[in-house]
Formats: sequence, structure tokens, C-alpha cells
Amino acid sequence: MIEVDHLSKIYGSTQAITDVTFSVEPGEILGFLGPNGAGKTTTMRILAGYLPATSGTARIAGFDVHEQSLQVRQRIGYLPETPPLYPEMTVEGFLYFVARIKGVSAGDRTTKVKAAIERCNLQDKRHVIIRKLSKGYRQRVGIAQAIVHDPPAIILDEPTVGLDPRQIIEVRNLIKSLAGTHTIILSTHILPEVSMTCSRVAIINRGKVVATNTPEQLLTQLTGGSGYELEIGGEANLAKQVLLNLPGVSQVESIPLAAMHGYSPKDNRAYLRVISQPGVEPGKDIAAALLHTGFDLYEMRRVSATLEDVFLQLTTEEKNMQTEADSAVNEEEAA
Ligand SMILES: Nc1ncnc2c1ncn2[C@@H]1O[C@H](COP(=O)(O)OP(=O)(O)OP(=O)(O)O)[C@@H](O)[C@H]1O
Repeated sequence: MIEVDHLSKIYGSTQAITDVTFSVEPGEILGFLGPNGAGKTTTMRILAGYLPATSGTARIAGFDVHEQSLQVRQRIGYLPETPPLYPEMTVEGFLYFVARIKGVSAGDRTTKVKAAIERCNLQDKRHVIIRKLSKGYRQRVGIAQAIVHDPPAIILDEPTVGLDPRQIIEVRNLIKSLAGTHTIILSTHILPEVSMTCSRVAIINRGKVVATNTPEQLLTQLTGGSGYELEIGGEANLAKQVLLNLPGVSQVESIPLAAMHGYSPKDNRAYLRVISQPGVEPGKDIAAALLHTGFDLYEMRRVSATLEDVFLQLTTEEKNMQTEADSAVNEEEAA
């Protein structure tokens, strides 16, 4: 239903997105997840036909977002980061207005507006002026304007930002209720939003899609399942060599500072995460090998990888690689 093929966008000298490729199947909710500045809004605006790409193509229901923007706009609902509302209109008046400009025929408008109001649970507010609504209700009106012409595809850019926890749950439930009959892209920087709402996730970092999969498969693909976190006394690289030689150990990495929940790092200690092969329990061997080779073992605990680990791993590795590349360029320039 939505096909994005090698999209890139350059603003002046800023490369906002590079070679972004993914697709969304009919009825699916795809979470488009990335840290601030990753390129989510740029991608969403291109898909909605509001911004031309520098290169690449995107198709919605078979129509090119740039070449056939009129057909595309009839087939998508778009909720930008700031909903486009007319504050002096009533909820119902505004939805009639949007239905008209989205090309809903006069005969169909009443049914469509009524359906959008019911779907977004706005019955009590239909005659209220938008300016007087709370942020949560305004967001519902934003979603109602996106779906009033009953489009097959919906693009939501950070739909729960600024809402209180109760409103967040309501808006997430509303989005989930739209899946199946609609194809949805939900852009967000909030991890739990993806695990709670989406069937698949594309992770974007520094303008590039670094992974696309179901949340469960991302965990298996990138971490191989569960593992252990260790706090040891001694040199991290030596310990990594010792541990990588053990049967059942597939990966050993330093825990990034940002992911050190519950640890306050101390000098001369190393903090490692050991990933074990699925179905293997190498805990006893890890402890024995470390003590045998002269390391102190201060803490060892079993951990199940979370989507947060995967997200941090993907977004931190990319950053590290980029920092290394940047410093290589700087060294070359200095030489
Ligand atoms: N109009 C613009 N002119 C120049 N640079 C821009 C423009 N819009 C975005 N950028 C840059 O492009 C990059 C991607 O921005 P974008 O808004 O798409 O990211 P985002 O993932 O939506 O971030 P956020 O979650 O903070 O909204 C950033 O480096 C941003 O500074």
C-alpha cells in the first residue's frame, strides 16, 4: 500500500534523509522510530505530498506522491506534528469543511463526518469551538480530520506528543482501532509507543533506515535473545577475548553509558554485556573463565534484551561510526 524507494532529501547543505527504503502492507501499522532530528518529519512530509524529495520515489496505493499528488491526497490522511485546525470553528463545522476540501461529495459528507466523530469519540464535543478544547481533544480532532474522507492510508507524525498519560492511552487505542481497515505509518521517538501500537518498526537514525522488522524479530535478529550483564575489575578488551572463546557466547560488547541502568561506573572496572546463543546457558562458564584468568567479578545478572537495547545499539553504533569517520576526515584535513 505504501512503497518508499531510495528517498533522499537535502535542505541546502543539510542531508536530512539518505536512501530511505521501506514498505507498508495493507492493514499494517508501521512504527517509524528515531531520535530527534533523525529525519522522521521530512519523510512523513514527502509521503504526504507536502515536500518534494531530492531523489527517489514514494507511492501510495500505486500513485506517485510527487507526480500524482492529487490522487495521493485523496487516498491519505495526514496528521502533522501540529494539527492544522481552525480554532474559531466548531468541531463539526471544521470536519464538514475538511470533508469538502478533500473532495467528499455533498451527499456523503454527513455520513462521513458522523463516522469520523464517532470513531474519535467526539460526540460530546461536536458543537464546541476548537479553541476551547483540551490538547487531548484537539489531537482527536486532528485525527478525525485525517480520516474524515475515509482514506486507505494514514500518516501520523508524533501523534501523542504533549498529551497526558490518560490521553496518550486513548489516542493509542484509537490508532490501534484504525488498523486492519487502514494502513498506518506512525512516526515517533517514543519506544513504548511502537511496542504497544505497531506490528512492524522501521528504525531511522541520522537520515538512514538502520533496521526494519517486527519488534520481536528485531530482538532476535540483533541480540540473539538473552544474555548477561557483568561488572568486572580488569581490562575490558582482555575480558572480551576470554569470553568470546567460550562455547555458547555469540557476542560481547561494552555497555554504552546511556544504557547503564542501575550502574554508577567506577574506575578500573569494565561493564560488559554478553549475548548467548539461543537455548544456551553459559553463566557458570562465564564466571569460572573470568575468575580463572584473574578478573574480579563484582556483579553478574541475567538480562533479556529489550527493544530499548536494540534501539540504543542501532542508534549508538551509527553515531560512533560517524564520529570515527568525522575524526578521520578532520585528521586528513589537518594533515
Ligand atoms: N526546513 C529545513 N531546513 C534545513 N534543515 C532542515 C529543515 N527541516 C529539517 N531540517 C534538518 O533535517 C534533519 C531531519 O529533520 P526532521 O525534522 O525530519 O527530523 P525528525 O526526526 O522529525 O526530528 P524531530 O523528532 O526532532 O521532529 C535535521 O537535521 C533538521 O535539522
